[in-house]
Amino acid sequence: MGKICYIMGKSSSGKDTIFKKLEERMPELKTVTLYTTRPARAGETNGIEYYFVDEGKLKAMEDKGYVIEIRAYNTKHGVWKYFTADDGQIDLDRYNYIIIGTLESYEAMCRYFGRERLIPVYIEVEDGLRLKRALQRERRQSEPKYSEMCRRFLADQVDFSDENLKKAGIKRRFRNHKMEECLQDVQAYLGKKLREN
Ligand SMILES: Nc1ncnc2c1ncn2[C@@H]1O[C@H](COP(=O)(O)OP(=O)(O)OP(=O)(O)O)[C@@H](O)[C@H]1O
Repeated sequence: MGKICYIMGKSSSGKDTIFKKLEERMPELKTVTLYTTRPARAGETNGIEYYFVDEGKLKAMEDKGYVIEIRAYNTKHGVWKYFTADDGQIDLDRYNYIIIGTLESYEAMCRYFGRERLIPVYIEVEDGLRLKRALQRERRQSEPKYSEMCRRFLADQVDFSDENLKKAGIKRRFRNHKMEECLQDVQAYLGKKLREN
């Protein structure tokens, strides 16, 4: 049976960067395209960044029991939902996967597929350094959104509290102070866990 390597971490912990490098270094891991009800931005293609659907299509998928996990965000443009669906993309009889998500979505995946099918990878950076990286990243944007950056920083302190990590059974943490060291640790860990099959 295949497994799902699930990458998590607070905002600006480097999970996107690590996810992309792991995709390159471990091409045997398949990825999964999420669904969203937010409109596609210029340059985005249906089925590449996301599957773009409306509320009606989401409701139909929910009614059929296809929605594995869903998160809703209140934005200036209304409520946008992001979800993972059991639409045939995930075939654990044949493949291993790599997915990036939140702690809540990780737990929903555990409930749906069974905890033994998930390999959690929690990426961590000391808060001061993480805030510095978040600020540097935001400064490079054409329209920096500093208040949104601060909101996410504070929200993540709660979402990924020690208590919540413990409840989710996450013991192992990967420190991303030096990218290459972190990547090698994660890759070695995943290799070992995937061989345990
Ligand atoms: N080890 C590292 N050393 C220096 N900079 C890093 C390191 N890891 C990540 N960064 C930088 O930190 C910033 C945040 O990284 P990234 O966007 O991958 O984080 P994230 O966890 O996906 O954040 P978010 O959830 O907010 O999108 C980026 O500008 C990235 O280039």
